[in-house]
Amino acid sequence: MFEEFVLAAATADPSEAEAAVPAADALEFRMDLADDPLRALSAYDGPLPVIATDRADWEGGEADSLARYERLSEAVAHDSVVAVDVELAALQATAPDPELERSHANALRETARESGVQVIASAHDFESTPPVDALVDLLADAAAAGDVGKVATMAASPDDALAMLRATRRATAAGHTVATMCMGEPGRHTRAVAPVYGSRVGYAPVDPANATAPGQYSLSTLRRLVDDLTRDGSEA
Ligand SMILES: O=C1C[C@@](O)(C(=O)O)C[C@@H](O)[C@@H]1O
Repeated sequence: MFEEFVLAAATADPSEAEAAVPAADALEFRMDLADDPLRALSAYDGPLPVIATDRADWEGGEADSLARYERLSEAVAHDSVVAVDVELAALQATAPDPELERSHANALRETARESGVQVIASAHDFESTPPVDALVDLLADAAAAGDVGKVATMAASPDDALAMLRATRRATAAGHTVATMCMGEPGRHTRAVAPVYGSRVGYAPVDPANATAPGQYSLSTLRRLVDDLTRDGSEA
């Protein structure tokens, strides 16, 4: 699914999917923000393929880290689910409770692959943006751990945004499939520009009142910006 850019509409309520059409290519279901996520997934027969995310509390989400693995392995069995987000720190055992976390996360990756579900290995830094070489290494690690390696960092300055764009270009040129974006105001434009340099996934909330990260554009704005910036020049 990630051969081309995918715009994922983020929501805690999959029944909102109709509102994301036609701007979105996929729905990111933030299971950690939903009351009864498995029930919502069973009831879902919407028009968009689903990326299942159940973000751990130690990575900016609301899910109890170990409890979510059972939910996620049920989620990947749903026909509508085409990808699952797994934190790189869990796969690599740098998360809290490292050994348990690693065995669960690696088992989930296996289960996903057996079901033909792609894995987005993700890393978030809510404080800062590392230097470009460190970002390139992180992207390479994440891309090796999943089918897509995703890195989102907080930008405090335009230099941070440039580091992310440069790292995106370098990782893509090295053959990695990556998704990149900066959080926060100085990095906001990277959400629209990183796809020009190879980022394959962007996120925007279905409902602008329910952003899932700082600095997200509205869905229609991100769609327009990415389409305008990545359109073939011959199309005028
Ligand atoms: O990891 C990401 C990226 C994100 O944090 C963002 O910055 O847009 C939004 C999250 O919903 C998603 O899971």
